[in-house]
Amino acid sequence: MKFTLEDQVVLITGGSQGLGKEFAKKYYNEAENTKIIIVSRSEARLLDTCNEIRIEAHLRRETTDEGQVQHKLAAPLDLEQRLFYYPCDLSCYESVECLFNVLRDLDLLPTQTLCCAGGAVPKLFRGLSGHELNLGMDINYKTTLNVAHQIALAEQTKEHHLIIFSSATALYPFVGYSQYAPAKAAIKSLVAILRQELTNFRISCVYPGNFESEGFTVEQLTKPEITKLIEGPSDAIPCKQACDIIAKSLARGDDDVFTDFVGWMIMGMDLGLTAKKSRFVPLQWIFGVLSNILVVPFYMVGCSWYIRKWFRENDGKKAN
Ligand SMILES: NC(=O)C1=CN([C@@H]2O[C@H](COP(=O)(O)OP(=O)(O)OC[C@H]3O[C@@H](n4cnc5c(N)ncnc54)[C@H](OP(=O)(O)O)[C@@H]3O)[C@@H](O)[C@H]2O)C=CC1
Ligand SMILES: CCCCCCCCCCCCCCCC(=O)[C@@H](N)CO
Repeated sequence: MKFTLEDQVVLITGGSQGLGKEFAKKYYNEAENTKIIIVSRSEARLLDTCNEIRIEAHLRRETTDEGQVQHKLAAPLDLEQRLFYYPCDLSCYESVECLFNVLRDLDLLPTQTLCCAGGAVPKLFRGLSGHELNLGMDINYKTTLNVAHQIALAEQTKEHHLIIFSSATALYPFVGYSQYAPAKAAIKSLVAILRQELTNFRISCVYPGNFESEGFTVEQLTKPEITKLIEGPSDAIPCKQACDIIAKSLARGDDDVFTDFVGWMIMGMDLGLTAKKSRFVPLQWIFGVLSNILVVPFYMVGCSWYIRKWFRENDGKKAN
């Protein structure tokens, strides 16, 4: 099943900000015949996002000779509605059922679904509250699980492209991500099983490295220094760049998608019984085998030595 932006009904969870919003913009601007439904919890933010996408698409920014920015009408506002929003807490199964009933009634059952909803509270395990721990599973895993299940029931016979957002931390869990990485690893496991069961579906899984977003800005506030240090090689790229890389990769036919070189490397190192379909597969596999023998053991010894040292030095102080 080819990935295309054109002629789709696309459901984007977490579409009010960050990568989900970037995808909504992309579909809106690049595919006139596609209908887009964005979903997240906050109705106010969804409404703002819809307005922003519509207005931006119809205004052209121009800089005058005096250097002032002016907005000119580039195209008339479309009268035919093709961008919709629905506020919903997707971690609640009954709410997701309601969402799908509404979509069915409006004849808007999706042909593509992007499960972008997610987010991390990076802190050391002892610093997390019970509420934060539960949110990790709810926001990352349950939102995806519930939507995937409703789609599977709604589209028993038709083809469907399900695009699920995990994280590079699902392939390499490390200090600071106890609230988040396990939920993203659960997604990876779910994807492997759904690929075997939902034979009329194309199921893609994205393992992004860091990219700039509203969520990323907030997570930087609580992220322990040691976490920042380990993930240093995955420097945050602009959100639009991440969106374009993912769209290109899906269009090329990849089903396990990374957004940076570090992602490619750690996907290659993750050998075993979850087969991957991504770019440069033979090269990635050879790299994986060799690095698992020659590099990974030394990296892991060095890494755990460094983490222990960090904890020793931070012992007694507020450790973040
Ligand atoms: N940014 C990064 O560096 C990386 C991000 N990722 C993953 O990529 C995806 C997109 O990330 P990013 O753009 O940074 O995300 P953001 O944190 O910026 O946005 C998250 C979106 O999810 C929505 N959301 C959260 N919880 C729920 C819920 N229970 N029900 C419905 N909607 C919900 C939020 O809206 P609201 O709060 O209104 O519900 C918001 O629209 C996420 O899954 C993230 O984990 C992976 C690797 C790196
Ligand atoms: C020989 C071995 C070399 C290995 C190099 C290791 C580098 C690991 C980088 C992993 C980066 C993960 C970023 C995901 C961030 C994320 O999901 C959050 N931002 C959530 O929003």
